[in-house]
Amino acid sequence: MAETNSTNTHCQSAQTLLNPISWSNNNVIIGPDNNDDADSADLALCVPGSRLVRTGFVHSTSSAGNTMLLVNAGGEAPMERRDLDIQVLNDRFFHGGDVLRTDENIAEGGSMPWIYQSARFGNFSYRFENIPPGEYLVDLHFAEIIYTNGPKGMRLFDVFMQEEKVLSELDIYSVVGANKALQLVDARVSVGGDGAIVIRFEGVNGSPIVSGICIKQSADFPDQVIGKREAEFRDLSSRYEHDKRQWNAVIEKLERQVKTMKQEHTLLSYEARKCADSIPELDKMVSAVQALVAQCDDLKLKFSVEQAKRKKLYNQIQEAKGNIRVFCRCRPMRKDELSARHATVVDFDAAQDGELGILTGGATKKIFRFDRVYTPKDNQVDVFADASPVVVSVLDGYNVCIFAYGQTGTGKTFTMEGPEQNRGVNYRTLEHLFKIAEERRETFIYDISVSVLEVYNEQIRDLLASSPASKKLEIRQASEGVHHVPGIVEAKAENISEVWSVLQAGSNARATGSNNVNEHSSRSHCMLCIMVRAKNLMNGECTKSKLWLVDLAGSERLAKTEVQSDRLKEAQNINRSLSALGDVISALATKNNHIPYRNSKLTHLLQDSLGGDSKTLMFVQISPSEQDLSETLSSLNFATRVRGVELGPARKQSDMGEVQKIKSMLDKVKQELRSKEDALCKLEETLHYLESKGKSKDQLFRTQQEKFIELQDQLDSKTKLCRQLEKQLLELSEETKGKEEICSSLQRKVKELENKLIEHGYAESMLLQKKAMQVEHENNLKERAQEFEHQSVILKQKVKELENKLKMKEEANEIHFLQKKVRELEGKLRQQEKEGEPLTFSVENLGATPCETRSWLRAETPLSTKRLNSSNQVMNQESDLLKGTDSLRELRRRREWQSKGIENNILLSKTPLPDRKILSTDSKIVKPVDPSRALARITRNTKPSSTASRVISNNKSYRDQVPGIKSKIWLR
Ligand SMILES: Nc1ncnc2c1ncn2[C@@H]1O[C@H](COP(=O)(O)OP(=O)(O)OP(=O)(O)O)[C@@H](O)[C@H]1O
Repeated sequence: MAETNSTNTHCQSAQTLLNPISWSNNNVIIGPDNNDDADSADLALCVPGSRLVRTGFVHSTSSAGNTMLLVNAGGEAPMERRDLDIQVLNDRFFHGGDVLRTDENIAEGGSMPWIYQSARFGNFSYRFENIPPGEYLVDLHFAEIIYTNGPKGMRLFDVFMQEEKVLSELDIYSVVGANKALQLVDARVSVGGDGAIVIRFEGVNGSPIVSGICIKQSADFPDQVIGKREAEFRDLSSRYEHDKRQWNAVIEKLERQVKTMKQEHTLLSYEARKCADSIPELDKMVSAVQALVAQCDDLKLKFSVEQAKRKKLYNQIQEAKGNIRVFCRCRPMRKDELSARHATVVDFDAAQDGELGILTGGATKKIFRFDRVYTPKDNQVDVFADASPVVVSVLDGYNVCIFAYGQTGTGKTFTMEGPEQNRGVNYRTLEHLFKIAEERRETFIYDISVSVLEVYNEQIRDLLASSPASKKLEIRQASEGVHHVPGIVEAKAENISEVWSVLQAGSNARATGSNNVNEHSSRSHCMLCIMVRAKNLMNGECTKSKLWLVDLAGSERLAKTEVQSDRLKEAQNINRSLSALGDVISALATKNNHIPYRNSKLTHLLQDSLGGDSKTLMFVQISPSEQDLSETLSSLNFATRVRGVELGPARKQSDMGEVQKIKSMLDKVKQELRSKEDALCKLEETLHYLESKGKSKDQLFRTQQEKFIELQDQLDSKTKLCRQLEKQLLELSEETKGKEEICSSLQRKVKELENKLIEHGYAESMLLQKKAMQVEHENNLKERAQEFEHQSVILKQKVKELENKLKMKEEANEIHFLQKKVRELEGKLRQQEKEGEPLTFSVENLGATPCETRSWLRAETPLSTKRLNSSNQVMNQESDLLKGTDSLRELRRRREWQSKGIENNILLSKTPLPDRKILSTDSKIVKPVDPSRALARITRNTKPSSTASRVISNNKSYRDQVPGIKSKIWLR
């Protein structure tokens, strides 16, 4: 059997496809999907030399020595035949004829639905060839049996193996129950020389689907084969396990990776969400940043406050320690001293505590106490570490003086300047100052300049001057407590390299002044002055302070050196200046009112930095050699005196110039402020005035506006009224026209009446003439007739006159008068409408007859009536103007009255005679009257007179209205 390959390389199934199958081993196992539901079936074929194949071809495993054949049980069997190597996966498959379970394969996604797709009807068979002769056991597994044709318990089909019936008349329900796979297990088959197993199905009804056929050797395997196969199996199993472990490890790793990736993914999505969420919060962030900035500013402020506190505390500590601090430094023994075996007199046992013991002889030891004691082993860094806080004070605005005092050759220059490879206090100080200045860059602005001086034989020499000074440099007092040397070079330095070049220049200048540099340096005081101008950006405070770094000349006694001439002078000067320094220290120690600073150039120069408001640090340099004991003691005593000086608290050196400048600026600003305040007051006053003015204007404007609105309302109402009046005027003019027409018709009637009157007058006169002629013969009648005629003529004339008058009056006055009255009435109407008085109107005044007027009024609107009433009233009031009309009416009334009188007379005359008799009888004075006489009497009584004529005239008019009466008169 060929070696098996990896169990997981399923996909290489189609490599070896042989037909017919060449069997290299005795066993053939066709493994069904043996799960209980029988709804999926896998046929597995394991052929030696092939790999495990799946997906419709070979789908399961076999143990070593077995061959598995995949058969398409439901379709044209065998569908495909392959010669494949057997893969041994699990010995479980071959124990006791177990059928191959392919659950694992299914679990890997290898279900085999295609078998179900074909159904076989009728007989079908499988033939397995090339099987070695022997006894075999065959299992049949039916994935699905559709027994449509058979009732329960009916024979479905017969199964023949090697032409021997092994299954017949199977009652499926009794065997497997519903929905369970049907299995035929361990059917024994013998394979003969033909090397074939034939399995045949007969009498098939429905669609039985064989999902698995398992052919395996019967249990009687030879031991050696079993052993060999066991070994192979174990080997395979172990490799499988190994592979499995490997793969498991890989899977685990991958799972971990997947897990990590998932976590990362989760994290990323969370971050993405967070980012998305945080976008709207940008404003908040901005405000938070702003708050942080504000907080930062606040912290800065606090920091500066804290810094100030720190400085204050440090200064307090310094003050507690004393503002003059003394450090003692002892140089190592020189080579010559060592070679000469000079003993050391200095004891450093308590050096840590600032104590120094000097062995003055024998067991005697004098103890000196200082702020710090440096042994020869202490280096420059140690020394500067203690000096640096004092140095920094200059940046805080304090004057500082650091000087090295001691015998020649004790290391003053070494401490202050130091060799190039081991710099001393001077260089380190400047380096430190620039470092601190840089650190404080945001809160302070520093301006640092350097001067280098030498005091030699009580003369000041500027070591930075390019040419020797023409005149002596003197010390001047610039302002209170501030001394300076006019004309001295102050080299500005921005960084340490610049300072170093300045120091080098000074050193060179010092060297050129002397033949022996070392000797010269021992005989002069070298003074380095660092001037610092500082401006605090937080509070605007300005300071101007200075730091003196002094390398004093040697302090050995004259006697010892036994010097003469120039050296003597030098030594005297040195001693004088050092003793002046001692005097100053003593004066300071004893708190003398007068401090003799001016006794030497050295103390004079150091005046503002030595004692008083300043901080002082003294290095007392000593030699350890017994040879220099006395000098050492002298120096230490001096140093002790210096240390005993109690100075008051140091004071910040405000930059007075700057202060002055600020003061003047402040004054100016104050003045400006005052003037601005005045101007502001004035402006405020103006503003108030303007405001009040504005308010009153506003008020006025509001009032005007209200008035305007009121007037506008009035105008609107007036306009409305005007329109109404115009309309009324039109109506009135129309009414006037009507009136004119009425008037003209009336005139016409009057004319007609006059004509009639004339006609009647004429007829009357004719009748009278006739009568006169008739009674001519009568005596008095004739005369009267003439008279009557005359009277009638007069009457006619009068009538005419009256007519004319009437005409004229009515034409000229009445109409025009009416028009005029209309206009007046309109005016009155307006007035009265305003006053709210009702108007009355007299119809009579309009000259119309009452009847006409009534009918006309009935046709009018109430308003017209009102107007007419009003006009009437007005016209009544204007009665004087109507005189003409009144006289006419008076005339008419008289006529009526006369006509009534005449009528009464006529009535009287018409009374019958008997009646008259009765009357006479009744009265007893009445006599019988002759009618003719009576008539005569009547006629006599009716004398022609103006009254009579008026009566006739009136009678006429009356008769016009009452014709009956007329006939009475003229018929008589
Ligand atoms: N602490 C020290 N460690 C090593 N060597 C030192 C120390 N102090 C001084 N020396 C050495 O001692 C010698 C004399 O030192 P230095 O010239 O500084 O003394 P000085 O007091 O300045 O003398 P002078 O008063 O003459 O100027 C130098 O060679 C110097 O290197």
